[in-house]
Amino acid sequence: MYGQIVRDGLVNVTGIEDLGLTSPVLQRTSDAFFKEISPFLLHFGMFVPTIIGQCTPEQQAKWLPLAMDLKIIGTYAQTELGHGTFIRGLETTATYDASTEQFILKTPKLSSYKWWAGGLGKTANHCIVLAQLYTKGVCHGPHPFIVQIRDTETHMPLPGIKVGEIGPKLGFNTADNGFLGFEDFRIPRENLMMKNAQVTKDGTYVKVARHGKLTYGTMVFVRVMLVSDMAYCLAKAVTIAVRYSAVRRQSQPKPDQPEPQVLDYLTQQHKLFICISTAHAMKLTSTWLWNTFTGVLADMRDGNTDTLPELHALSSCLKAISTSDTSALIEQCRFACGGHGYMYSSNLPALYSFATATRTYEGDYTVLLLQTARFLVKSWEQMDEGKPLTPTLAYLEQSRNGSQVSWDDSPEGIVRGFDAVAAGRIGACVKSIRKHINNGMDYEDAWQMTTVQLVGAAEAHCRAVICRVYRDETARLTAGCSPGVKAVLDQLSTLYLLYWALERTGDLLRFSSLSERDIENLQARYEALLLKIRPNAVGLVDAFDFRDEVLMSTLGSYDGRVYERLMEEALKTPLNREPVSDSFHKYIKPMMQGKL
Ligand SMILES: CCCCCCCCCCCCCCCCCC(=O)SCCNC(=O)CCNC(=O)[C@H](O)C(C)(C)COP(=O)(O)OP(=O)(O)OC[C@H]1O[C@@H](n2cnc3c(N)ncnc32)[C@H](O)[C@@H]1OP(=O)(O)O
Ligand SMILES: Cc1cc2nc3c(=O)[nH]c(=O)nc-3n(C[C@H](O)[C@H](O)[C@H](O)COP(=O)(O)OP(=O)(O)OC[C@H]3O[C@@H](n4cnc5c(N)ncnc54)[C@H](O)[C@@H]3O)c2cc1C
Repeated sequence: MYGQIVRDGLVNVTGIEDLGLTSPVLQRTSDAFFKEISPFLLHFGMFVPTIIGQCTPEQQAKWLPLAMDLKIIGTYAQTELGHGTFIRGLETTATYDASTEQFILKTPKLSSYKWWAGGLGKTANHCIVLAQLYTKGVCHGPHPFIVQIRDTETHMPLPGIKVGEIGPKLGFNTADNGFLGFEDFRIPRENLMMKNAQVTKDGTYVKVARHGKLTYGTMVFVRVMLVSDMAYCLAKAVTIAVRYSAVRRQSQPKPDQPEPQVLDYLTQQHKLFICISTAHAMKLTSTWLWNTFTGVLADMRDGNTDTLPELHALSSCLKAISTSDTSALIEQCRFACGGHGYMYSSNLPALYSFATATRTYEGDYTVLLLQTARFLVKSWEQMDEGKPLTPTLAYLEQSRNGSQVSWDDSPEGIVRGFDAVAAGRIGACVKSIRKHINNGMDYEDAWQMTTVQLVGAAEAHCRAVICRVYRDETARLTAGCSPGVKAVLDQLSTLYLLYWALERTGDLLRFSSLSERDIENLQARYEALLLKIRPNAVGLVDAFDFRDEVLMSTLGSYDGRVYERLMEEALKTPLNREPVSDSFHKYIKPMMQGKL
């Protein structure tokens, strides 16, 4: 079975699916079991995929069965105290000693300690360590090694290993994120993960990979996975908030009428329906991205890495935007639940603290958008040289003549409007870089001076991609559906377009012929659409089909017994075990009596 899992490329996706270990499955079962973040997340999320993606078949035959059967528990230790983003700046060294055929791992200084790896603090006994590979006195950059750090019987750290937990965080507190240092710790030569680069017994370094960045493969894989994970988290949050908003009644807008469900307020619909729509947008975009990813893997199996840069650009911006939108929208769901949304038992704080971490880990938001921007600017320059554009950038063609795009308020027209914004913003960045260079700056400084605009351009590109994919995929997938389903899903994707068009009126005024009257028109359509979606809102979140055990929310359970569940949970809190707590007799009473 394991033989089937492993093929060329970053990860053999088919094999993972055969094992039933796709992200949603893992998430759904682990959510119900663990309730919090699992300390095994990194084992399945990065340790196993890195073995699949970075090992030779012989190495996989050794490590994969052990890892899959949980005979060993692993994690992924790349980030250090001093460096996370800048991988080439990592300081841990792995120096080859040909006399013993071993690598010597060393943590030269405090800033070189591995920091953050999930499960490292208490759970893992193995880990993948990224270290600067030295052989014959030459540094070949960061490479992945498999390292045993704890005894599998006693779980004690092995001699030469300094390991521990990093302490409380905003979230992820059950993930035992850890630190790790090495004091001349020796591992066999074979523990270098040798799919992309090898060191022979005599210490000769042999580069095998067809592309310099294949060592970063697991990160690309996880970034792709995170987009669907964000759709899943947001769907959970909005299920909670919409169900609660149907139960909650507040205020009296019209005298002599009952208090309305808060879901009937247009402002509440504005907060929540974009979350339903975005969850669908992300789910469909993530499936499309997954298909792009598997296509690139297939190309790479045929020896072609030409499509990798576009995948890197896409996975970077989609990871950045999906995690950032999801954190903001989950927080919006919490606001939509008023005070009760702040209760831990609503599950919204946990969902938020999970989502906001994803904006940072696996590549910080700004850093990843700048990676995408690099690809966008390069593509623009290639277009100027008359070279062909990649499929996701075909829209740049329309900007060639520099004329403004005429505004068309049909959904397809709005998608073209977002293309025009993206093209306009990329073009503006190229112009800015060139202006700085003409004024005597070198390229790196000109780039730096343009980075605020470059982040905006990458966001605009990503938004254009999401809008197009959402629209196209909705049309494709609903082709055979009943008219009712088709109409509702069409409303949701139209809502996404109208919402973002209204958020980006400045850009659309700049790069299309949008007028003030068009904006009024968009606003009116948007408000009318909210009212149309309202009757289906609860049905739409029920359709996400979360079991109460997975949702784990006093506010969002299917039966709507919100107040009963809040009281049940309140009564469980340890502070309610005794009617009078010890602190009254020890401190409060003496204070009241002036004895303190
Ligand atoms: C059985 C399986 C079960 C499966 C379950 C699945 C479950 C899924 C969910 C799992 C959740 C796991 C939880 C994870 C917890 C967090 C883990 C971490 O954070 S871990 C820690 C995560 N840490 C991070 O994410 C650190 C973020 N930092 C980085 O990634 C890099 O340092 C960098 C990309 C920013 C720069 O790298 P640098 O080497 O300085 O590169 P330059 O900038 O100088 O660019 C040079 C050229 O390279 C190009 N290129 C670059 N990358 C790639 C690529 N990947 N590819 C292709 N190309 C790439 C670039 O475009 C450029 O091209 P050109 O223009 O010359 O043509
Ligand atoms: C919950 C959690 C779990 C994690 N799990 C793991 C794990 O299992 N394994 C692991 O190896 N790591 C893990 N990490 C580490 C994570 O991958 C890094 O924190 C992340 O990649 C960001 O890097 P950094 O912390 O160095 O941020 P920094 O790069 O120091 O970022 C600080 C600021 O500087 C900015 N910045 C940095 N570089 C640039 C640039 N070139 N241009 C413009 N701005 C820049 C950033 O945008 C940010 O605003 C985890 C982190 C968290 C929060």
